[in-house]
Amino acid sequence: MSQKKLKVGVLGATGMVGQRFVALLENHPWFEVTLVAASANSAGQKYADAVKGRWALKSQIPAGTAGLTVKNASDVAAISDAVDFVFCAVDMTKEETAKLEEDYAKRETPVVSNNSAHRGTPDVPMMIPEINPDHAQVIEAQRKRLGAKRGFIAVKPNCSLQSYVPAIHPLMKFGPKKIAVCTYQAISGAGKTFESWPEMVDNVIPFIKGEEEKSEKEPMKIWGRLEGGKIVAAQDPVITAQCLRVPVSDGHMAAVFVQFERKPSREDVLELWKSFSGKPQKLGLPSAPKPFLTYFEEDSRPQTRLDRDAGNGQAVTIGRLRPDALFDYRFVALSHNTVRGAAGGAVLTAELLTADGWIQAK
Ligand SMILES: N[C@@H](CC=O)C(=O)O
Repeated sequence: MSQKKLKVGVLGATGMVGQRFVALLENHPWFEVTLVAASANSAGQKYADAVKGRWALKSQIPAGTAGLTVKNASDVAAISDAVDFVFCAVDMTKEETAKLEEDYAKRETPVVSNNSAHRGTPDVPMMIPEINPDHAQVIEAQRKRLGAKRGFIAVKPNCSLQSYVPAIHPLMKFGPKKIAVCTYQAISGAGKTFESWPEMVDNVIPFIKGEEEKSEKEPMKIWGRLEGGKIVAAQDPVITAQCLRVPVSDGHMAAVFVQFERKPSREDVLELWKSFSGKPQKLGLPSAPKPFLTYFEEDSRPQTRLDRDAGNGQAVTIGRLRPDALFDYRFVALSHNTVRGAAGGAVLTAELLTADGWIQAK
């Protein structure tokens, strides 16, 4: 792509995921953050002032964004007129978020969302670009329903599943039937740091509201099929999940147990992981990690601190593949929850939607 950069608005720009969007989009070759928006409380302030004392990333606030005046994310018309599309990471109720995103889409502004409000909407694609790029086709039906020509909503799935779903996907031809997964989730997934959540130092909390349901249900839509203007969820495999909050800043680890209809050999599994690449890699999208999946032979890898930034935080690392007494295999997988699992996954999705012509300059 050599044309002018698309103008991007970040809704919910002051929160943890919003900050990640702002950081990841600094110097992006196709997209430029020209507008930041948040709640009425932050509106009117310079972005650098609005995030003062709560900028959670190690990198500096990008100079091009620091001086922007924060808009009110609810000013749909004014924001829509100013940008080509928006990323959405607002902190509102599910109902408010669902309405806000539809308002933008109806105002002809594409929305690529980190929020869960529309993940269950059958004509909204929920995308991991390497796995279900074809689900973007459902946007045509969504546009008809919303009466939009240019606007639409696309979402990315929950961060908790973005390690094990990519690891299992290349093995689909062996018919995975049962999956048990335990996730060990970083505190940034709750929008927190150790400063803002001291209770998490030297502690594990065995409950994350709504997380187990999302971890079990959302993969079925990702593996679903397009039929009659809807994504129809897959029936197999059955997934059971336990999700724990652990004292880690970034990076969600998953311990996975899987049983197949036809058990692949260890060599088959390793070869399929090694050779797997998706449309983002084939198209050479700017944020596509190469490789997407990396397997470590060392018993002590992947480790959160060492491996979460693989592929600039967009890759998934896997290790400890071994036979299991109850299932066929067990292994561990790791992904960066605020990069691949949140803002980075949404940026890659927007790149794919742009490459395929769904998002265009006005
Ligand atoms: N709900 C997750 C965030 C992922 O989207 C978490 O709490 O870690």
